[in-house]
Amino acid sequence: MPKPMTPDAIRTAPKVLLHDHLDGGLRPQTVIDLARESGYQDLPSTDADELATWFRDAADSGSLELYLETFAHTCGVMQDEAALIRVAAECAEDLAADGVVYAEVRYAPELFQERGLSLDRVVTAVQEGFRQGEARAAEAGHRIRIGTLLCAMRQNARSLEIAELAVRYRDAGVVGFDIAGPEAGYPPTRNLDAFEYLRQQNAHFTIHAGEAFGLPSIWEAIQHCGAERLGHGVRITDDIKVSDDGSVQLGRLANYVRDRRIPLEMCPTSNLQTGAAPSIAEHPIGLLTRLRFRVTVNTDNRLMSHCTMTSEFAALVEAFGYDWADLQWFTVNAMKSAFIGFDERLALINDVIKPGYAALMA
Ligand SMILES: O=c1[nH]cnc2c1ncn2[C@H]1C[C@H](O)[C@@H](CO)O1
Ligand SMILES: [Zn+2]
Repeated sequence: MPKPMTPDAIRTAPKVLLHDHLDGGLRPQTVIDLARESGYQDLPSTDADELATWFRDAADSGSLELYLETFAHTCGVMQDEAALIRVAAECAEDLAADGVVYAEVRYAPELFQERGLSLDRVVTAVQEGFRQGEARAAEAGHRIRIGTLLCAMRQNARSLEIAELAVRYRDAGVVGFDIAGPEAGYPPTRNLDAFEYLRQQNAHFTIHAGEAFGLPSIWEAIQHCGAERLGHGVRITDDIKVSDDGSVQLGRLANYVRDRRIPLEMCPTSNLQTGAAPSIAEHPIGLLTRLRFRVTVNTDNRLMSHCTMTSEFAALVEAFGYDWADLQWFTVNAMKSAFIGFDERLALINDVIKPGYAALMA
C-alpha cells in the first residue's frame, strides 16, 4: 500500500531544490538576533511571529517590485561574515530537516558589501556556513549536499564581475550563476558580456525570466544569452493555446523549450504573491506538467512565501491530485537539471531518490 500523502510523509521523501534565495530564507528569530547584534534599526517588529507575518503580508503585494522591497531587511542584517555564516548554516539545516537531499541556493554577493566586505570574503563566509550546516545536519541524521549560485542584480550592471567571481569559486562550492531583481525594463541581454564569458569558461547559468515579463524575456534568455534553465518561466504559457475542446497548440518558442528539455524552475507560492499566477489550482504548472515540460518545483523565498519544499509539494498534491510517482518525477527532473556533474547527479537519483520513493510507494 502506498503511504498516504500527508505533509509528514512528504517531508520524509527525498526532494531536490534548484531555486532558493539565501536572503529569502532566514529564520524570523535570526533576523531579529542579527539586527540586535549589528545595530540594524529598521525592522518592522522584534517579535518573531509578528515579523514572520509581516514578511509574508508585505511580499503578498501583487508585483515583483514591491515583493523585492522586503529584502532590504534581510540583506540589512547580513553585512558581516559571522551573520553570513549563521544564515547559510541554518539554511542547510532547515532544508535538510525538510527532506531536501540536494539544493542549489543562490544569493547576490554585491548586496552584502554595505560594511566593506569584499566579494571574495562574502563568498568564503557563505561557503563556510554551508559546510557547517551540512555537518550539523549530518549529525542530526539528514544528509544534504548544497551547491551555490551567485546572482548579479539586473539593475546594478555588475554581472561580468560576478560571473568572474562564480568561475573563481567553481571548485569551492559555487556551481553556477543567475541574474535576479526586477525583470521589466532590465532585459537579460544587458548582461551579454557576462553570459559570453561564462560560456567560454564552460560554466553553468540560469536566468530569472518569464516571471514579471513575458515571452521576449524568455526568448532572449535562451536564444541570445544561452541560459541552461529558466528561473520561473511561467509565462511560457503565453505561447501555448488551449482550445475549448481541450486541444493544445504549442508555438515555436514553447516547442523549443519542451523539445530541448529546458528546465523550468517553478515557484508556485511566490508566483501568487507577485501576481504571476492567480491561484495554485490555476498555476501554469498544472498544464506544463501535463504537457511534460521539464518542470521542477521550488520555494524561491521560504521566509517571504512562508513555504517549504514540503508545503509546496503538499499544495500541488491537493490542487492537482499528484501521487508519489508525480513527486518522484519532479524530483528526478530537478536532479537531472542540477549544475553538479553527471556522476553525482546519477548517484543521487539511483542511490537516494529512487529508493526513497520506492519505499513510499510500496
Ligand atoms: O522571484 C524573484 N525574482 C527576481 N528576483 C528575486 C526573486 N526572489 C528574490 N529575488 C532577488 C532578491 C534578492 O535580494 C536577490 C538575490 O537573492 O534576488
Ligand atoms: Zn527567484
